[in-house]
Amino acid sequence: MIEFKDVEKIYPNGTQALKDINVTIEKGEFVAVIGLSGAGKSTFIRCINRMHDTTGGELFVDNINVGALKGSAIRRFRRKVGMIFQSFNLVNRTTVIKNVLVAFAPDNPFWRTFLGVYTKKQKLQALEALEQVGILDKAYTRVDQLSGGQQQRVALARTLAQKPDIILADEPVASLDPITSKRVMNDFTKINKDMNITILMNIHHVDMALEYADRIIGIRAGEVVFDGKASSVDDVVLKMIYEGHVEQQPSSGEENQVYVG
Ligand SMILES: Nc1ncnc2c1ncn2[C@@H]1O[C@H](COP(=O)(O)OP(=O)(O)OP(=O)(O)O)[C@@H](O)[C@H]1O
Repeated sequence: MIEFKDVEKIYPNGTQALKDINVTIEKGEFVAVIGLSGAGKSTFIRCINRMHDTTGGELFVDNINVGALKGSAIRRFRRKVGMIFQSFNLVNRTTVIKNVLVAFAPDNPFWRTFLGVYTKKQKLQALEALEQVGILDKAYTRVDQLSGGQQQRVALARTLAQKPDIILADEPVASLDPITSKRVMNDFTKINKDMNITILMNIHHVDMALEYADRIIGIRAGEVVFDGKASSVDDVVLKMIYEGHVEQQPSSGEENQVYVG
């Protein structure tokens, strides 16, 4: 479970990126975070694995106070929380399997990682992760010979190999064409449903967010202005998230909380 309690983030230059965030995300949810560029979506996601430090409030992941973690405890914690980026973050000039094996580097002595020596168990786990995203046949292909969608699957496999409880995805389909984007979104859905891994995804494509996620969090100027089921998002809600005003109260269900800033 992820719990934001009055979380605030002010960058060193004085920009307030998050204000009074109070959100709880249960294990196994698929949540899409939407909002205008600069609204605070990336900051929201990146506070969860301490890529950014919060400057106020408290953030808990499975009852671990994320802000209190130090040194090796942060590294251990990050094993539970996988991260997927728009740019895939792969080493292009080497094979798919070597990119996935990088997931085990924190567990190995330095010399093993340096020489690229992994255990048989780790190799089998890496191959299993590739199978889970349907690209086992590409295991020994160089990454720069793959399409963008296949590269994002390699990144997903690398994250799966570390057996995370949560996957944070920051604009994972932003650089992919519509068909490939749908394939990658289907991979996320499969991982979420079959493996009960919580997915928290920052995404600009509203239509895809509504199609694939169960829950939508709308952020505007650093504040959560909508938090509810994807099925309850209508034009009024979208106007509130993207334009900041409401023409009429949405006909909401009990679980559809709407805050107007
Ligand atoms: N490292 C930083 N230092 C200072 N300000 C920052 C930093 N990173 C982000 N910001 C600012 O914080 C605010 C929120 O940025 P953030 O990247 O979280 O927004 P976003 O909704 O993810 O935007 P986008 O959709 O364009 O990626 C913006 O005003 C941004 O300029």
